[in-house]
Amino acid sequence: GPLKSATSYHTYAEMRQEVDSVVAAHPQIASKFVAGKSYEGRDIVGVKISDNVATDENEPEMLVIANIHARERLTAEQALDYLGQLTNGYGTNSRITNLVNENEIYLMPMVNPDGQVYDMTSDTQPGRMWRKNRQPNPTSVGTDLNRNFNYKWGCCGGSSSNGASETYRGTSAESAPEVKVIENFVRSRVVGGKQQIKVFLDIHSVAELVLWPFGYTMSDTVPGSMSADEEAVHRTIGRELAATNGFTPEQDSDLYITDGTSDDWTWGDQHIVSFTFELGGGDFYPPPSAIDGQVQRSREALLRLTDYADCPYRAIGKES
Ligand SMILES: NS(=O)(=O)N[C@@H](CCC(=O)O)C(=O)O
Ligand SMILES: [Ca+2]
Ligand SMILES: [Ca+2]
Ligand SMILES: [Zn+2]
Repeated sequence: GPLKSATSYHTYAEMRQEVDSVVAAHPQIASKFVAGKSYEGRDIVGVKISDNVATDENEPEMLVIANIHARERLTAEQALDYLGQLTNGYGTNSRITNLVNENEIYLMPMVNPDGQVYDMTSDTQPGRMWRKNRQPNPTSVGTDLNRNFNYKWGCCGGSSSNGASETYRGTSAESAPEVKVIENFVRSRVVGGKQQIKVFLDIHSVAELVLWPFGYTMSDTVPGSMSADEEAVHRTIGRELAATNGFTPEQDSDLYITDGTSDDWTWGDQHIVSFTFELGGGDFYPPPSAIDGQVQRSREALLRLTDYADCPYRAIGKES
């Protein structure tokens, strides 16, 4: 397992090697899966972490995705650090042992592998400042995966129809293969008519924020899709998480209006309590020496969120 702290950013290949080595070292609690393929045919790699990992047990499920925006490099490191915390702490740290025994955690460290490889393999250092995937479109290259999800897609001026734009929404919802892979994975976790995933996190950078839906509207509550209680659950947990890493807690739309984002879909369509982190580090490419310090800031927030997986409504003293 990654006993050493990250001292440089993982390439896509190094991420896969790290996942393989963690799974090899902890086969009882970690298993690798491939959720699907990117536009250019790269595996979108996932790891399941739980006791009796080969069995789909009736335990609360959690999904964490990272690096959907290619240049947001620290996010994959945060995901791999979380993997390391859960596996290295198992059997020695009682809190972590309980979290792994009581939940099924799915982690996808690089959900935009084509963009990640393109951003990292360039002679312009430290990176190409690339955000989107690498799918050609009518006028340019790249769909902003975080504007392509299938909830209120393109509804509200929170994305662009211009293929050259950094926030190009795609030709239709789920037109990006990577988004379809993520959505299909989540839809596959509806078992017996019930969505097994109870909490979702999409890790971004760089603004030091803890965000929650909705992004498509400024309204805090929306009849039929965000009740006062449901808003209170998100706000209460969001504030609690932000208190642990010093980030600013706010609704997605307090930042700016966005439509077609991951967490609007996971909450709006799948009713999974959902958050987006914007990590710190000053810019998209903090110096490698800063990685460990930056990822340590949100360790507690990730464990705290995991702890809510069994009953997020506990945050407001209700069952659900
Ligand atoms: N990571 S970022 O692109 O700077 N901010 C995210 C915010 C996501 C959201 O508002 O849900 C985005 O615009 O997709
Ligand atoms: Ca289990
Ligand atoms: Ca299960
Ligand atoms: Zn982002």
